[in-house]
Amino acid sequence: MMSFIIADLSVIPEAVKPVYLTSRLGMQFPILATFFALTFLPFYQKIHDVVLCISLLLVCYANYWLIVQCWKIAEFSFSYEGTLLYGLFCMFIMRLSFKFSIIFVLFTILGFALIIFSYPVYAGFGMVNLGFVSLGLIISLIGVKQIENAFGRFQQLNEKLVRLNQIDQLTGLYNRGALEQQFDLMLSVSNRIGTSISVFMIDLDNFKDFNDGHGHLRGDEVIQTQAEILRQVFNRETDTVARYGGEEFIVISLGINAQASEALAAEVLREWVRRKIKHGKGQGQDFVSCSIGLISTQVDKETQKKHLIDTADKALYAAKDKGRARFINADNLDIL
Ligand SMILES: Nc1nc2c(ncn2[C@@H]2O[C@H](COP(=O)(O)OP(=O)(O)OP(=O)(O)O)[C@@H](O)[C@H]2O)c(=O)[nH]1
Repeated sequence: MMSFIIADLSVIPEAVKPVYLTSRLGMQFPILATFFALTFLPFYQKIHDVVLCISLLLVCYANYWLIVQCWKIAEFSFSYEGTLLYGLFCMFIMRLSFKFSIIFVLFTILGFALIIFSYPVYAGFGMVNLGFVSLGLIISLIGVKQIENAFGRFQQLNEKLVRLNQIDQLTGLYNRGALEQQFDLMLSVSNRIGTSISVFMIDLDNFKDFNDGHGHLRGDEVIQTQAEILRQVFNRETDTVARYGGEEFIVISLGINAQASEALAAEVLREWVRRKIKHGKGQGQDFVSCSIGLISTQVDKETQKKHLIDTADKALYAAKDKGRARFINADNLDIL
């Protein structure tokens, strides 16, 4: 704005300099300074469109006032191009939303049309200039809409990518990467609120034999069934169920003690028994089952994710050793 003022003052007639300075320094500058100050408000993002639209319209109308005054005082045709510049700045640099851009463009064109129809400021070029300003602003409006659409699509794609990156395609559960992040979060939350955490490692029994005997596709269905059972049993908001890899799953649950954790593990085993899915292959059992190792502990600053997983894993392998289709609580590992 300062460079505009210096350039304008060297070309405009002496008689209009006072109104010029009033418009620029007494109106436009304070409006923009107030707008700038408002951007520091903590809730500014919520009012961005309203504040920007009103501020820039006020600046535009201060410019219109200047055009009219220059004409009235010295019949001097003050340039109108600043109107377009303010529009472009508002829509593309300050990113006014499409909805508010429509309001901005309508009022900007309306104000300029009022000048053209009320004063012969631009002589025979009045309508041409009005057309130029209107078309320029409408084309900018279309540009804003296209940018908004492109951003919307980009955001959707981004969300889809994040989902794809976190979700296991076969089961729809969290994958291992997402589990690691979720686990860290759950550990710090349970440390902060002083609650317990339970970790369950779940593994299908003799699944290699099942795959070899029934085929990989049936194997995939069994993996999906395991996911379904886990989702059904661990259905609280504070439960995280993930596919840890292959036919191995992990569940993290907050705020349940050892007894409740064992009850949930038993429920998973019962659900397999209820479903009676035939196995009968290799050295396998009659029906498909799984083994579970679990640990339930109070969380403190020292609690380590790796230690919890390793301990649940040890309990899982103890359950396998003991004959499968059972759960073992790591608390009992010493006495086994
Ligand atoms: N169908 C299918 N099979 C899988 C998938 N991921 C891993 N597997 C199979 O799961 C089987 C795991 O076998 P092992 O690790 O030997 O364990 P197991 O036969 O279940 O024996 P235990 O765990 O000791 O009861 C392998 O045959 C893998 O090929 C998958 O996404 N789909």
